[in-house]
Amino acid sequence: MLQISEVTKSFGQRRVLTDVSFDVARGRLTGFVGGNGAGKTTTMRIVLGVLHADSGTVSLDGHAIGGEDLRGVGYMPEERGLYPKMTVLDQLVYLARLHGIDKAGATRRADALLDRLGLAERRKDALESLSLGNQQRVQIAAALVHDPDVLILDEPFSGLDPLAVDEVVTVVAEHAARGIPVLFSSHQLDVVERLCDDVVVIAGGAIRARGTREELRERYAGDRWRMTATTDAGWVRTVPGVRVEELAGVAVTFGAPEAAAQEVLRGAVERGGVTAFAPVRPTLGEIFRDVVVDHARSEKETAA
Ligand SMILES: Nc1ncnc2c1ncn2[C@@H]1O[C@H](COP(=O)(O)OP(=O)(O)OP(=O)(O)O)[C@@H](O)[C@H]1O
Repeated sequence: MLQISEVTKSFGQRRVLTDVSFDVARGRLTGFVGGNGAGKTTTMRIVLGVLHADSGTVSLDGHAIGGEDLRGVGYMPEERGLYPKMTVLDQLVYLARLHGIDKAGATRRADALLDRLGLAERRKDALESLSLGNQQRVQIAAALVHDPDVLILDEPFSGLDPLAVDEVVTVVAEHAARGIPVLFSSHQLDVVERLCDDVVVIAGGAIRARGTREELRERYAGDRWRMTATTDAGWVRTVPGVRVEELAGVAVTFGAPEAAAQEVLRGAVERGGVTAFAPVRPTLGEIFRDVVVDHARSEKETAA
């Protein structure tokens, strides 16, 4: 397991990370979500040893992450850094060889990845002749080509069309399934929601929420319910403690403490029946807005 513990970092007078702590478990995909400037890239660079934390630690399986571990990390940086004039294949082989893989092994791995990522026919083309989306796939192949022990991807899906996202996700998920920790940042909350096992939300340099995708959805569910009755549900408005959010004939979405929600359920059964009744579970996008908007509001209040 990769463990980030109480990491704090300032640039000059400016504190950009405060007591950042979270785990990236082996065999699982952890999505790192936050707005622009929240601190994702800085955190990733500290994990990679490119930047030093002012305090706090990063450990892998219980020991401080160091030289040999870092050589085994596959990293896709935010500012993509491949050689535009080199061919796709040569580039990947070169990177694999930097990690000590022999030429035949490097070529085999590079070819297999290009095949998986739909780039087999472009292997002899210069990187700069590829579309931006295809260049992005090559960047992902570059992070994977040495068979990494840890995978850290900064915005790997930006610029990819939905089909390409699915292809890349499949390849990344296969690497996670081999038992390596995978951390990736993304602004695409729908992708994170679909893909991640675990989610970490950062805002203003501090972790605002973390847990499995399901835990977060439970935790932020609030007291909201959705019911579809068999008769008009207008009467729900009159039940004490109930705040109707949306009413459309037999379907109603409302906020209420559990006891009042049970009262609604009983009332509907007495009036003819119910075809569906369930708590409303928020999407990751809704949770993110809650967490980040709360943070922005409290910042404003502190400043006032
Ligand atoms: N080398 C640096 N010197 C000074 N400030 C920096 C430096 N690197 C990052 N920052 C600041 O630290 C804060 C966090 O930046 P970071 O790049 O980690 O955010 P991010 O979450 O990755 O954002 P984005 O999604 O926009 O890439 C920002 O306010 C940024 O301006």
